[in-house]
Amino acid sequence: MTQQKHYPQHIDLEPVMHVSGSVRLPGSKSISNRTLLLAALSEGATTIHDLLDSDDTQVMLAALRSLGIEWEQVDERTHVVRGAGGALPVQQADLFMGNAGTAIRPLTAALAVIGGDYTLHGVARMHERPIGDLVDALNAVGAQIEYTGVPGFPPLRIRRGEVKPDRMAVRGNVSSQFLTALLMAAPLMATDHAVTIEVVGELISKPYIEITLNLMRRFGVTVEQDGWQSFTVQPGQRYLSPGSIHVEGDASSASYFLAAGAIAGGPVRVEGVGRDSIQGDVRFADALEQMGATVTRGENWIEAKSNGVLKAIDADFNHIPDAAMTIAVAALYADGTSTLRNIASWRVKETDRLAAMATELRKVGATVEEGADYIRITPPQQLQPATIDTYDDHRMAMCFALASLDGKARRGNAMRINDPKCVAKTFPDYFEAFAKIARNGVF
Ligand SMILES: O=C(O)C1=C[C@@H](OP(=O)(O)O)[C@@H](O)[C@H](O)C1
Ligand SMILES: C=C(OP(=O)(O)O)C(=O)O
Repeated sequence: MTQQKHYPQHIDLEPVMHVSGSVRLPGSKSISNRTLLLAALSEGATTIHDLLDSDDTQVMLAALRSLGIEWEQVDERTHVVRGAGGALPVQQADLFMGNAGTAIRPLTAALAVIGGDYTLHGVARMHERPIGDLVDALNAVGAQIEYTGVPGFPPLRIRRGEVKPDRMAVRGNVSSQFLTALLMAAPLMATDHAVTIEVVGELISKPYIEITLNLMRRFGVTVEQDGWQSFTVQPGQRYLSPGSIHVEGDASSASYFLAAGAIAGGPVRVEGVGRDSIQGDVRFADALEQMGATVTRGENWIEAKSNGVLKAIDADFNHIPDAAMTIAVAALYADGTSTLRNIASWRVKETDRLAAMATELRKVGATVEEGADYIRITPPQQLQPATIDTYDDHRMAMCFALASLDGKARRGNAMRINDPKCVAKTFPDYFEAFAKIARNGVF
C-alpha cells in the first residue's frame, strides 16, 4: 500500500541549467486501472507486475475490496487479484472514487450490468465531471442508474436492472472513457447474443480505446471493430486471467522528462516504456521531434535531447490530450507562437485545463489566446519567476516544473509550485524524480 508522503504547501524550484540522466517511470494509470478491473471480472487469479501505486489506483483497489474481490500485494512490485468470474461477492456498497475517471466510468458500467445496490461518489471536482452520456447509454438499455446530486454528474446510485441489449449507442465527443466503460462491460451483457456498441458523433482520445481493446484481448475477449463507429462483442466470451501481466511505465508521466531533455540539454531517458508501447501518449515524442528535439526509442526506453532552441508547433492534439499539456509548457521555450488544437476535453478534466493553463502561462510572461478548443502560446523574451497555482491537477504541477528550466539563462528567483501534493493522483514521487535529472550550474 502507498506510504503516506509528506508534502509541503509549496515547492520552490531553483532555475535548472541543464538536465540529464534517467528516470524509472511509475506504472501506467490507464493500464493499471483497466487491468485491475479486468482481473476482478476474470476467472482465475492474475499476478500484476509494476502496478501504479497512486491515488487513482488506490481508489480502484479499495473499491474492488469493498465489492468483495480478494487481492493482495505480495511484494513491492507485485499484486495478485483473485477474479470472481463476472460476479461480485458484495451486492451493496458505497464506493469512493476520488477523482479517478478510469475508476468511476468503467465501474459504473460494470456494476450497472452485474447488478446490486451501489453508490459511487468522489471529490468535489469529480461531481463536476460529466458522466451523463454513459448513464444515458446504460439506462436506455435497462440499467437503473440515478443521480443523487446534479443530473449528468456523480454521485450515482446504481440499482439492479436488466441489461441485455443487442445494440447500444454512446456519444464519443466528451470522453472516450464512456466507450471504454461499455466495451469492458460488454462481455457481461453478451451472454447469449452479440452486443454492438455504436459511437454517436466524433470519438475523441482514440488511442485510449486501443489500450482498452488490447487489454480485453489479453483477458480473452476479442472485439470486432468497424472503424471508430461500431464495436461488436460476440456471445459466449468470458474474461479469463492471462496468469500474469506486466504494467508498462506511464507514457504521460514520461512526457515531463522527455520535454525536459528537449528543452535543457539532455539526454534524458525514461525507462519502462518504449517503441512498442500500447499507450498513445508515446506519440508525445513525435511532437518533440517536430519541435526539433532528437528522440531515440528502444524496446523499453525513450530518450530525448535538445538541438538548441525548440521550434514552435501548430498541431492537433486530440489523440494525446494529457501529454499535450506538457507541449503547452514546452512552448515557452519555442522560437515563435505555438497552437495546440482540438483539445476541448481539457475543460472537463481535473480542472478546466484550458483556463488554468492560460492563467498560469501568463504568469510567467507568455502571451496566450484561449479558445473554446485550442490554446495559442507566444513565449516571452525571458520567463518571469512566478507562483504557479495547480488547481488540484497533477498535470498542472508536473508540467509547470518545466518552467524552472533555464533555457533563457534567467538566474535568481525560484519558480514556486503551490500544492504539490496533487501529483499523488498519478505520480507521488514526481518532484524527487525531477530533482534527479536537474544539474544546476553545470551546463
Ligand atoms: O481511458 C483512459 O485511461 C484515459 C482517457 C483520457 O480521457 P478522455 O477520453 O476523457 O479524453 C485521458 O485524458 C485520461 O487521463 C485517461
Ligand atoms: C484526465 C485525467 O485523468 P482521469 O483518468 O481522471 O480522466 C488525467 O490523468 O490527466
